[in-house]
Amino acid sequence: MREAVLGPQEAGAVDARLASAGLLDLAMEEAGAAVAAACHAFPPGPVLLLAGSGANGGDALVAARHLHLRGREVTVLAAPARHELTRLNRRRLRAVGVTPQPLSPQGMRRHAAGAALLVDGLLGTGFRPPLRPPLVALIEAIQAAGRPVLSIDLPSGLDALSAEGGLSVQADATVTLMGWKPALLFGEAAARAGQVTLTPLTVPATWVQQAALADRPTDAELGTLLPVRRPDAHKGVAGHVWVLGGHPGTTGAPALAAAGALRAGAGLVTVHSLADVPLVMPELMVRRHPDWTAAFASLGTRRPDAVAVGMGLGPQAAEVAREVLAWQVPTVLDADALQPELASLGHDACIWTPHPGEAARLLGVSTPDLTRFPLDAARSLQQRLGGVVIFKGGPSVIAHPGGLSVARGGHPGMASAGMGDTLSGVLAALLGQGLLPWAAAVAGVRLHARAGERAAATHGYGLSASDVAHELGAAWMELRAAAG
Ligand SMILES: NC(=O)C1=CN([C@@H]2O[C@H](COP(=O)(O)OP(=O)(O)OC[C@H]3O[C@@H](n4cnc5c(N)ncnc54)[C@H](O)[C@@H]3O)[C@@H](O)[C@H]2O)[C@@H](O)CC1
Repeated sequence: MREAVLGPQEAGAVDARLASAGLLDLAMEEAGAAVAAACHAFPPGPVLLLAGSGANGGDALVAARHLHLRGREVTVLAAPARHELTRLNRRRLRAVGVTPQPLSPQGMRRHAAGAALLVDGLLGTGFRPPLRPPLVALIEAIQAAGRPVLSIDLPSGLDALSAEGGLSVQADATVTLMGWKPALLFGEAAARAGQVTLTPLTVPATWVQQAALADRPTDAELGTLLPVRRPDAHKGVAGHVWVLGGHPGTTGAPALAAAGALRAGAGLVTVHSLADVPLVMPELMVRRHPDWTAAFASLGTRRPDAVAVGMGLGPQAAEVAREVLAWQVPTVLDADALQPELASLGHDACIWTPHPGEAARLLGVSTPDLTRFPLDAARSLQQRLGGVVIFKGGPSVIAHPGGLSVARGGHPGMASAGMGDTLSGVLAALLGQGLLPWAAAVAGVRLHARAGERAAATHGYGLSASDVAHELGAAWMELRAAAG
């Protein structure tokens, strides 16, 4: 199943004709049933459900009915219902013998004491910050109660689009509906959601398409993008990658990129540098040049299948990258090559790989402005730079002419020096093997992340970029296997 990252799809804004045909009612029923099922993963005991006035509250009312009908003790505190279906589900709840009580912080505190679990159905995707005072008091009361919390769709108080936490419910688990929300994936906001499970819902595909901001490809989808070689393949068909980088003092960076490229299947890898780059693998070819003018003169009109430029390149990075961009070959730009003056010189076969600090430099804005809304940041970068942009983070966002993709996986241990260099090598290797830039970017980021997960199983937070490079081959085979 294709997973989407959704914007604020308000329950009231979906296709009115289909909604009036009862499909929204069915969707709310499905949502509430999934929430009730998720309650059973918590220890037994009374459940206190908090229902807001919108459809998020409606989901909570449905969950309460399902729990009650299965014999679970429930108490429901509900705001006056503004949504038609929420009103309907209030009547259905009463019909089975549960009468919601008024929603207030005092009531919350009184009932929370005896509850084994709180279900947070106060605010979903219809929330628009800032929080109004009654909700502030309720969220503070939920936090103070110190009981396990299950949130519906996303923790109340989170802006679905933003990575910011702010004043919001800290959930132990969240059942999200139809698709992921950016808040569940990025930054402090994601840390508020606890364990997230996605309940897809049987809704018209148009509802998802209309709200989709990005996709979140699975390993099965990504594995199909990786090339399969014929049995008679030779190194010439696997691509020749050039790595242009390194400067006295920063020679490890191009070496790591080169190792990443070899381990991601490049047929030949040559490092061009002004410094003595360590021969981390004997399969590498390393050419040291006296200066870049001499380097380009000696290369003449020879061109590789793909280039990675910028890793540890130092003060002349912009000049070198400008020359490389003029070659019009598939190119990965990283680190020192991510200069604002190059922004207009890119072409369709470029992959730009900024982390937030580099992205802020490229766009001339502050880093927090970008990390608060990572999808917007990636889109702005792609509009500015063209080609494909990987806005690196946990998770990375890939912006390409066809849209946005949010990457999966990785490990916090990957927050260490040299990881980006290895990734650049992986990307160049995939470009050199003939993948289109968007495919190289989405598959390469996942390959790198999966290799990181594998390396973390042994090294934990002590994992190094070299460890990741070593796991690339095994990660590749896993992704191919996932594709079937
Ligand atoms: N789109 C769909 O197809 C489905 C949506 N569903 C649910 O519908 C939810 C969205 O429902 P709604 O659009 O009704 O919105 P919500 O239920 O998320 O929130 C709407 C309520 O929040 C209040 N509110 C908004 N901003 C506020 C602020 N700053 N301070 C205090 N209160 C504020 C509004 O007054 C309104 O009463 C989703 O999160 C999901 O839980 C599900 O029922 C399943 C199907």
